[in-house]
This record gives sequence, structure tokens and C-alpha cells, in this order.
Amino acid sequence: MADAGTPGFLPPFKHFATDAIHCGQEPEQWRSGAVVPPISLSTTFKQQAPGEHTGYEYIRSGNPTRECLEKAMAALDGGKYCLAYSSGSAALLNICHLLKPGDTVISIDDVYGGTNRYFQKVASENNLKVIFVDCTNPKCLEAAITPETKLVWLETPTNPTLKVIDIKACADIVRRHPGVLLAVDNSFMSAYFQRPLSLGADICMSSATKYMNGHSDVLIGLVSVNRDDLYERLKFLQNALGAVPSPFDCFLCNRGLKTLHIRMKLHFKNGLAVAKFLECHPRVEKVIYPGLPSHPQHEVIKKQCTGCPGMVTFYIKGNIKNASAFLRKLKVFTLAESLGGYESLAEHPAIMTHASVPEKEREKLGITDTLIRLSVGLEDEEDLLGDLDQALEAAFA
Ligand SMILES: Cc1ncc(COP(=O)(O)O)c(C=O)c1O
Ligand SMILES: N[C@@H](CCO)C(=O)O
Repeated sequence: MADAGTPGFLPPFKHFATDAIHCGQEPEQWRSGAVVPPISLSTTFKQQAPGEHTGYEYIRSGNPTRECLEKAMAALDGGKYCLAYSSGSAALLNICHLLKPGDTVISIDDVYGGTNRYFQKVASENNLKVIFVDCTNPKCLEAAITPETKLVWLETPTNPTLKVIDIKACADIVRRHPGVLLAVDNSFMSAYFQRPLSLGADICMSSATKYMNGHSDVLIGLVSVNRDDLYERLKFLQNALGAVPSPFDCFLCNRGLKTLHIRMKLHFKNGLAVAKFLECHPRVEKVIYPGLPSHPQHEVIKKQCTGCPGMVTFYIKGNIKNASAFLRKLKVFTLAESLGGYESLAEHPAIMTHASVPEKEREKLGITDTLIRLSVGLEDEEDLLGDLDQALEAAFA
């Protein structure tokens, strides 16, 4: 019986679990017939004669364990190719090396703090112009494109205010401007809930450090594309820049993919329960969760996604003291950066993940002293809700 998915959302991507378990994992590729791909640590490979090799010559340019992960991830992203990097930030760096001095990048205004930092404090100092646009209104994107624009960078939902962008609408606009690439950072959704390539994006990037690996024990980035020319250039840059992940990290992330479909369904269930609980709580000012009908782009996420992740953002009543007290009083949720693991995490973006965003910009984006971001994990729902309730009360005691 096929998984019917969630009413109102896209139906689940077909064969997702089977692809996660089998794509790129063929035992026949190993002399041993290993059902689980071995970890190939060798940094170099014997050649029969100069230049006559097995397809592998040096670890940075190719590794069997990394290729198993890349093949599995390409299938999950619905892409032709995938390339792995040492982090999501390294993936962003490689993508930006597709550009030339004098090019312009249009970025969604609300992005991960580290992405903002790279754009404002590195790329901008290397002859790239970066402008930030609220692409929740695609007309704003259209108006911002100039002849120098060569890359549009989206996150959806955005980190941390969970704005949802209509990927297809933005892709339709970008396609009217030849030479402009559309990249979507899919970290918050995972491939299980969202496939940007199928909606017209040229590049799908994931900090697989998050949901894709899903165990908070690997730093790794993944980039999927369909276009042969993009793949060839990114493959060259992957080797030339050298920001590749270790075989062990590839092994762990490849293993994480095998349970992604199960984990994401539970993240959705727990995330929605937490959002609904907070929405009714007297100590909560406002909840932002794309899975709630109250979210301004609720219809967009249902149109382009098969579900919602466990990312819930809310404004606690009071001030910074109440927000800080709440975070300190949590027992099941852990006060820590990052997201997408099996454990529930809570953080204060203005002080933690988005501290590098200039204060005026943070305020404009709504990243205020009372904004709290949750990564709702896989714990028992009653324990999660009970923890939030006791911490909210304690924050005002
Ligand atoms: C949405 C988003 N994109 C990119 C990154 C960067 O990924 P990494 O930490 O793997 O470098 C992060 C977090 O770090 C993130 O939250
Ligand atoms: N990008 C992750 C790690 C932050 O350093 C987050 O937003 O929590």
C-alpha cells in the first residue's frame, strides 16, 4: 500500500525509501560483494601504467565511498548528479566559484547567518556584488535582476524566520534571464519534503550536516544538478578547491540517508504538535511554522512540498530575560546551535546563529531578542510538550 502522504501537500516522491536504501549501494561493485559500502580510506590508487588507472587516482579527485553517497543523494534530490563537500559552507563556496569578478548575486534576505557572513564579508570583498531581496514576493526578485546578475540564492523555508519562497515562480523569472543560475539551499526541508530541481532550480544545495545525515555527528555539504555543463565545472572545482569530505563522513551520511524517510515523517508530526501547542500558549506571542494554516505562505509550501520539517520558530512574550530563562530551563530540548538531528535543539538566533548579521538587519528581518528557534526532534511528543510548558512557566516565575 503506497504511502498516501499528508492531505493538501504534494504526494510523497515515488520510491524514495527504496532509492535511499539501494541507489549507489550495489554489492556487485565490490570484489567482496559487500552489501554495505566499505569505507575506502586509501588516498591513492595503483596504476597499471602512467595514467592507466581504475578510475581512481587520488582521493581528492575521486573516492569510492564518496561516490556511493553522491549517487544515493542524486537519486533523492531527483537529480542527474551530486557532489559532496566538507561542509554546507564549502558547497556554497564552490557554487560561488562558478561566478566571475563583477558578477552580482541576489540572495533571499533571511539566510543562515554564516551564509550572510560569507556573502557580506568574503564574497563582497572578492569582487562579487551581493544584494538581499525578500523573494516571498517574486516581483521583487524580477525587479532586482540586472545584466550583472548571475546567481539567485534562495533558502526555503528561511533560517530562522521560516519564510517560504515559491521556487517555481522564481525559477520562471530566472529562466527569462539567460545566464542566471537559480540555487536553492534545501537544508531546512531535506530531499524528502522538497525537490528544488523538479521545480526549476539549477542547483540544489544541502548542508547535509542537518536532516540528511540526521545524527548531529557529520559536517558535510551536498550539491545536486541536472545540467552536464554545471556538473563538469563543479566537479573540476570540487577537485581544484579541495573542500571534499572524508570517506568516513561520507559513510556516516550515506547511512543517515537510509532512515531519512522515517525520521522526516516523525519530525513533521512532532513539529506540528509543538507548533499547535505553542500557538495556544499564553506565554507565546507568535508562532511561525509553515505547516500551520496561520503561516502566510502555508499554501505555497503545500503546493511545492510533501510535508514540513521540525523547524519551529516563535516569539516568547516579555524580553531577552524571559527568552534566556526559557532556554536555560529546558531539559529535553538542548540549548545548542544546528538542527535536523534526532535530538531536539533550541537556540536564540540573535545571539547564536545569526550574531554575525548586523543588528539593524536582524531587527528588520524580525530576528529579535524574543525570537527562539526550535529543531523538534524524534523524542516522545508528550515529553517535548511537557518540557516546553515547564520552561515557559519557569521563564516568567
Ligand atoms: C540553512 C543553512 N545553510 C547552510 C549552512 C551551513 O552548513 P554547514 O554548517 O554544513 O557549513 C547552515 C548551517 O550551518 C544552514 O543552517
Ligand atoms: N546553520 C546551523 C549551524 C549554525 O552555526 C544553524 O543555523 O543552526
